[in-house]
Amino acid sequence: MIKNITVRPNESSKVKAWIPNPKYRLICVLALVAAVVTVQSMTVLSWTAGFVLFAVLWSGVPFRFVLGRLVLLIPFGFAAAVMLPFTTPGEPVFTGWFGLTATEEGLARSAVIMLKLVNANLLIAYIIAVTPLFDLIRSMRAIGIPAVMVELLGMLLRYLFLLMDEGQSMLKAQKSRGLRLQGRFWSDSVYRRCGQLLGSLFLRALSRSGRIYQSIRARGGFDGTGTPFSEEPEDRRGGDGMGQSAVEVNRVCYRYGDREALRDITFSVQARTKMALMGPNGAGKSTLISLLNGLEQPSTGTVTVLGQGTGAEGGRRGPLAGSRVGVVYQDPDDQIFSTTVGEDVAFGPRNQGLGEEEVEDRVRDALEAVGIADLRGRSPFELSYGQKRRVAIAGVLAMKPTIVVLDEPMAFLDPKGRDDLQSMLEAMHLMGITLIVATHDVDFAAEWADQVLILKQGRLLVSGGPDLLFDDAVIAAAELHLPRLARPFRLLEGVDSSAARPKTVREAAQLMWRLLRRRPEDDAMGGDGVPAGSGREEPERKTAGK
Ligand SMILES: Nc1ncnc2c1ncn2[C@@H]1O[C@H](COP(=O)(O)OP(=O)(O)OP(=O)(O)O)[C@@H](O)[C@H]1O
Repeated sequence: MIKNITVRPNESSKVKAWIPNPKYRLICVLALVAAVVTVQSMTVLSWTAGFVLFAVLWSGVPFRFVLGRLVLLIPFGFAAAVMLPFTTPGEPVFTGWFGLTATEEGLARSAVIMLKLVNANLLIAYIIAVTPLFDLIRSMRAIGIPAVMVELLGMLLRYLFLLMDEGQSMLKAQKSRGLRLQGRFWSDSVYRRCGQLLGSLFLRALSRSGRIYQSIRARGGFDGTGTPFSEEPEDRRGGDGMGQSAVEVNRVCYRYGDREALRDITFSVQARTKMALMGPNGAGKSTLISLLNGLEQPSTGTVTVLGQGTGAEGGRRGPLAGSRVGVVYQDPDDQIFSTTVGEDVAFGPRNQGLGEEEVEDRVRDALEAVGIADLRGRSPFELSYGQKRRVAIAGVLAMKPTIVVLDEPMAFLDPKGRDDLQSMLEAMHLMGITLIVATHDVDFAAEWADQVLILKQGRLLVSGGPDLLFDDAVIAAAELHLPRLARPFRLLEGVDSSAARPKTVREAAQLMWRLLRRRPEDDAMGGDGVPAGSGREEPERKTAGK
């Protein structure tokens, strides 16, 4: 997997904020941006840019970070200023492409626009470098910027920065597969290739920024004042007793434009259940997940979480779902957005309106629960994939959700990482959390889940206990395969292999042991629960006698 190589300032870089209060810092920066935008003198703007750059570097923001942000100017600044020299009347300076003549006044106007952009970008780079995202959003709200504008600005900023990040990783990926821009720089083939690259870069960044935006919303980032879960009445929390319904999905359909992603889905999940959500690629698992925490609303049908609908009556995100249902996304890079691990984990609890002391307790407990207390001050973007996944889980746990949904949590983890994750899931289950895990891993699902729900082409194929995963008809219809532990038993003749359904290694060993020790009189009775047949038991018993 290609690593994100973006340089981000973090706690260890000792960035100096100059103005301690984030709200006043933001006001100051916005006032400066407004001031530079009104200045028309190239000399003044040049001096300001130099001064601001000096101040930003002086405050400890790494040069590469600043440079990275400035590179973002290229497409936008170019688009804004490229034609001005040729369209502004004045003293001709030179004649360029297609016989267009650039004027002195036009060049000056272009330079002024570029300098304004440089100044504004430097100031924005500074405020982002020294202000955690949570404080930035809160400060924007505090100075009266409407929520929708805050969302737009947040989205825009994320998008711009992602362009940079995605550009770097895309270039790296393409170079590793032999990218060469052959031909003259102005040749058709190079133009076409650059156009393709830019096009896919914008689309890639757009889709990732959309996912990050969803994840900020999922942790209450744009909701204004959050409600601490602990202040909700116990009966609304709903996670404390078996038998209560945690999730009820009733005749749900969901469409992306004309494309129907979910069709007439109905199921329920009891509190404290461990549910595996399965199905082939494109079956609709991720879509269903986004309905469960209220980030999306079904086109028709209802989703009820802990007794309350996620529908419009409770606001755009649903009344409760987002705050009670924590979602751990497939790619942790879609979920992590703060400059340090500690900040990222604190993001959700702060949005719940908790005091700093409680936020601190929540962050410490969550980091300890996933075993990364020592990473607290590190930049999440410098961590390994497995560590990032733990940060993502800690960010959700810190919000004390009643239901946690994990999308493909095992993906890209090494064997130890998978074992650790399974232990974490077990610990969450013991905390009383209802767990829904979207997975393609049949072995894990058979061992771990007590409810399995299989989707196919947007429809609910089947729902029931984990024994479903040993049913040949279900396996074929769901495009799954038999759990590995059960496969050797299918090769034994004289054993009713369909009755051999070991879900854990221990169960498989016990079953094997019983078969090996089976006496002829047991065969007649079928006493071990695995009825005997003809023929091949003999060699098996011989093996047992060795
Ligand atoms: N943003 C989107 N716009 C249009 N169609 C989409 C969008 N996201 C998903 N789809 C389509 O909806 C269907 C369900 O997609 P979804 O991502 O929910 O499947 P999935 O089961 O999670 O797949 P996977 O196992 O590959 O992650 C697919 O046909 C997919 O092409």
